[in-house]
Amino acid sequence: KHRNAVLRKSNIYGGLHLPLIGRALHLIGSNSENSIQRIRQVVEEQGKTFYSWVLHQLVIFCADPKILETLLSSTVHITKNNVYDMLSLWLGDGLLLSTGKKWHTRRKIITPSFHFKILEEFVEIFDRQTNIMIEKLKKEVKKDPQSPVDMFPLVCLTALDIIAETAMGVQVNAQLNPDIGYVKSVKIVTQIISKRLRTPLWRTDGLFKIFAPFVYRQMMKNINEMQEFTKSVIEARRQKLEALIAENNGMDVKESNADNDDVEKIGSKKHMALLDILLRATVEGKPLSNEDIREEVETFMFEGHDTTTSGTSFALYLISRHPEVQKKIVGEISEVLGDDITHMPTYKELQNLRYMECVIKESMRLYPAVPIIGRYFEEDTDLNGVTIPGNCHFNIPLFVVFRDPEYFKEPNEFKPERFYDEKPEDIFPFAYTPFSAGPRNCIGQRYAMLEMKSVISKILRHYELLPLGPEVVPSLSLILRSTTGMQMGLKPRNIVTSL
Ligand code: HEM
Repeated sequence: KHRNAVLRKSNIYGGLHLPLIGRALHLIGSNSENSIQRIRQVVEEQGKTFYSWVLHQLVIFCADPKILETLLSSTVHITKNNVYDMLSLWLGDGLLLSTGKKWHTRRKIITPSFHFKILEEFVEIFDRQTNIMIEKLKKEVKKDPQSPVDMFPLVCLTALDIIAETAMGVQVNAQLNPDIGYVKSVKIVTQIISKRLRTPLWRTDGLFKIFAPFVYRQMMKNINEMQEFTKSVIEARRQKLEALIAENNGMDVKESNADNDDVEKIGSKKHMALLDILLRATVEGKPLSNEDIREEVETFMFEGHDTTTSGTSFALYLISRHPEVQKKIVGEISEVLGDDITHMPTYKELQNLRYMECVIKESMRLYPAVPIIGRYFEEDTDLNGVTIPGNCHFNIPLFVVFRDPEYFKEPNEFKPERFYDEKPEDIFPFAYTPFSAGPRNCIGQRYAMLEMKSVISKILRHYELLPLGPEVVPSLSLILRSTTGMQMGLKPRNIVTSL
């Protein structure tokens, strides 16, 4: 009653609701493809903020950048809503899901892992792993140069190899052995989570166990397998670190180093950045336990590969459909990286691919890798003059916000130039937040941009992308995908090498 009164007072509308069950029936027939269209349509009909009762749960959708400015800038409203609960069996209470003091402490510990000195080191890993993809592509294209290739699975395995090596320091060889245990488990679990999001009866762990006992057992088996693997990597690295400290007469390597730049030292420790930082961290004088570290490492494994896969493959798809954009990027690549294809780009050079950055930004505007973010409000809360009732699950459909005609001219057109400095189009910062914004923004955003630039530039140096195969059909999940894959043709370029 109270929540309905607040909604009325705030002029938030919800359309037709049935007694007791609310809009639960609307979920029938809604799937990951039509949900995008349905939510866009409701925004057109009822305004940028609307509510939905699903049984006893109040869900608000808000696509108003002015309200988002207040919410995302806040250091208080950082608790996630129940959609994220589906990840907790895998990710525990890691950085993505935690809240309050635990989140603050962990965020402080993990932030140095993304220092530019460390990112500089990762460039070699991005390049080496993408070379493996290029070798695989050569075989694929040779079979039939006219047939389209679905780039999604290839990019996904590359991204998985990259995140495993940069976060844990291990080579899981996903691209060469996609069927080995850990790699297969990551794939199965991400697919099941994606399906849970689309299946209302699988939402809570309790319902999931009852209505899909077999899938639940399959998920738990694969989560256990991943956890065993991650635990063994952490344990092995802890032992190595302890041995190293013992060798140094009880002093950590970073302490024994004359120069006091921790980051420099960690950065030079052979790509072990995240795990090393976590192993060395102490909270109130105590080191983090293996379980504390595990949940953070798993969080990176999830957030750090599915997202960049989506970002990279939608960008490749759009480039394949816009030859004039492709021509411009290839020109920039040649100017910044040179024409010798064996030259490995440096961190600085990747940063200087400015037009490519605009292409990636524009591609994430049309197809945001993280399409929805959510918060939970325990109490009535004022956001930019609108009161949101307490006990409410709040959702921000970024895929609606980023195409708002009030903020973007020709919102459905692919126009990378709108982000180009020389032709600035005044973009309100909270109308475009693919990495979220404020204190709870994406900690890996610079890493992500660097990786996407590295992978895309390498593919474009070897291949011209052609508009072949079906168009994308975006499907809504925790991470945006396409039900038709990311299809395109690949025509080998005339390559210059110094070898
Ligand atoms: C295209 C690539 C990426 C996109 C679009 C993206 C987007 C986002 C967004 C929107 C959030 C906020 C989520 C929320 O509020 O619920 C987020 C959080 C996060 N991202 Fe990313 N992300 C990307 C890549 C990465 C990578 C590569 C990593 C790690 C290497 C990463 C690690 C994280 C973590 C740990 C959080 C939680 C941060 C916190 O709550 O303090 N992300 N990301």
